[in-house]
Amino acid sequence: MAIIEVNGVRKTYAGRNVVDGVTFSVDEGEIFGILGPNGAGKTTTVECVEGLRIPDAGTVRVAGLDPVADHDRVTQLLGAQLQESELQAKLTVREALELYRSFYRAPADWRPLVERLGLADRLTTRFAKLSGGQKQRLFIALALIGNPKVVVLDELTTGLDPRARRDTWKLIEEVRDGGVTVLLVTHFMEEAQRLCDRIAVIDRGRVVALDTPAGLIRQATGSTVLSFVPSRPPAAPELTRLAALPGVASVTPPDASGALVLHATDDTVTPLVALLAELGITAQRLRITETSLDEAFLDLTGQDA
Ligand SMILES: Nc1ncnc2c1ncn2[C@@H]1O[C@H](COP(=O)(O)OP(=O)(O)OP(=O)(O)O)[C@@H](O)[C@H]1O
Repeated sequence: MAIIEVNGVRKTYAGRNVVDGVTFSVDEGEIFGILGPNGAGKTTTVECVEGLRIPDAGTVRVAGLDPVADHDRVTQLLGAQLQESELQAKLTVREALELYRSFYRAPADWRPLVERLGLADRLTTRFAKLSGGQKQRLFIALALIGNPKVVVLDELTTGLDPRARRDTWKLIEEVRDGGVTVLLVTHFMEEAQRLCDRIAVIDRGRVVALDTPAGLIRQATGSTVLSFVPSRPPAAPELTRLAALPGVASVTPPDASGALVLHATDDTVTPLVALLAELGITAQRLRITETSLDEAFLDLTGQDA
């Protein structure tokens, strides 16, 4: 069942549609990713979900409620970790938890929360003295303290070292396993691939693809990478025949290592083997790999994340 429904949402600034007809829905219990390059409209979209921005067109529903008209009720069931969050430098962890707790009618007990988030020995530490990873964990605690059904995490692991990032991912999975739906904004491919059940790729304000991580990879053209060292360099007409094989998106002639690379599909393998046999070329060190989500993203948006 969908707990978040975003339908045809548009947001216009200075005559430019920064969010341009975005539609997606998030099922209860999912980790749903919003992935896109800088300035694609990700934050604007999730802030419409949170009721912090009012869409110029389209509708948003969270558990059937309008985040603007029913702002108070939505606030009670949606926890948000905002991008570039800051707290007062002198506030201690305990004070921050107590303060945020006071915003909710049925808040969580923060003690098990800080245990789970590894902050139990930091209760008297002031915000300014926390490490980057501890600040992020505190923000997750603050996003969860209202016992939300949905939590929105925007660029959660930006600025964290790889270990802290991995710890944070584990935490997010635990949050989901505890029954909370997670809407995650990210531009880290690995994060999206590892965590998300489904991903909406947003580019220039539009959803350009929406699928599971594996589905996005399959959607990208040339999602299977075939590489081999030919027993002799193929002549130009032979390269043309390789490029004409079913499913081939591109052919890169042998590089310094002698490997020829085809971006193709699984269906290319059999005709490739047949063509090589016909041409009297043997393929040494044949490797068949799947393209990464990174490459799929480039293919879907035409740019880096
Ligand atoms: N209040 C505003 N007034 C004018 N333009 C805005 C406003 N908020 C956002 N924008 C513009 O809308 C576009 C989308 O911004 P948004 O923050 O939603 O993108 P994003 O995908 O979250 O990017 P990033 O990954 O860099 O955070 C940007 O070009 C931004 O400059």
